[in-house]
Amino acid sequence: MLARTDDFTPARPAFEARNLTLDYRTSNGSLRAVDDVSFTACEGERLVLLGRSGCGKSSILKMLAGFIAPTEGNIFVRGRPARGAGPDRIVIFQEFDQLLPWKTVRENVAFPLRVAEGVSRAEARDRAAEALRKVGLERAIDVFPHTLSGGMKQRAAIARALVTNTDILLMDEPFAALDALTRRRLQEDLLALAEEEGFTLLFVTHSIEEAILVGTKLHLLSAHPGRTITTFDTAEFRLGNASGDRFDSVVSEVNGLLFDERQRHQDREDSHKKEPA
Ligand SMILES: Nc1ncnc2c1ncn2[C@@H]1O[C@H](COP(=O)(O)OP(=O)(O)OP(=O)(O)O)[C@@H](O)[C@H]1O
Repeated sequence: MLARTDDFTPARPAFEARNLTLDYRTSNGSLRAVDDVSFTACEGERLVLLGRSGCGKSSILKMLAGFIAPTEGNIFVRGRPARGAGPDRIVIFQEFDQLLPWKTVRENVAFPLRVAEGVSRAEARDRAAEALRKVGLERAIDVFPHTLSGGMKQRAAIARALVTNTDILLMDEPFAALDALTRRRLQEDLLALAEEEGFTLLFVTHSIEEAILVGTKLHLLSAHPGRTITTFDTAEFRLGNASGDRFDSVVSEVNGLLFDERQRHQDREDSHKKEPA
């Protein structure tokens, strides 16, 4: 049985979502994608949003990133209301084409330093090389992105996040398009980097195993529209124990919660269909 973290009051919140609700305007009217979702991530925590496809995970991440505004609710970064995107948060997406194709890997990583922080060309080059070394890409620093594998492109995207002074990373299914072995390797390297660098992470996935392995806190969302089911503390799982009976029983507990919720959702849909017009 996992410890639920409902009563846990974090000491120093890095980011906070408070009562987020999001309605999209569509040609058929308003569509509620996210319904009253709240969570907090302390400094150095890795908060994972887990839920079925279409439950609003990416929408929540985009609100945190400041790309879209919540219909209701608020976002706080280090205790201050956050409206719009800011240099204090950096986003890594699932897509592999996040790098500028006409720049080398090192130039891509140095780019935000030159643009956002205005550091000298020489310093940017050195810091980019150091970040690329940290993600294991030292041998690919002077090549162009199209020569990289998918996993290497995601490593470069992580290096580009590490190189800045930003220490809040928002990752939207960053490893979902990778083969299983590469995915596991990147998960392991991300965890090692998180421990080393101490960044705070919001990580979106629909893989239960990935959620438990990557997260220190797991925020479980119901099917569309996304509502909070519960929050778990998953900090006990580290690189060395992400398998075996304990891990399997937690996977099955979370699976059970998502499955029960799925059944409830289906029952709700069925009862609506049966209602007379
Ligand atoms: N720009 C948009 N306009 C209208 N509806 C949208 C828009 N973006 C997302 N939606 C809808 O909002 C809901 C939540 O979408 P979202 O992409 O946030 O879910 P998700 O949990 O990230 O899904 P997945 O795991 O498949 O990526 C879905 O029903 C989706 O169709």
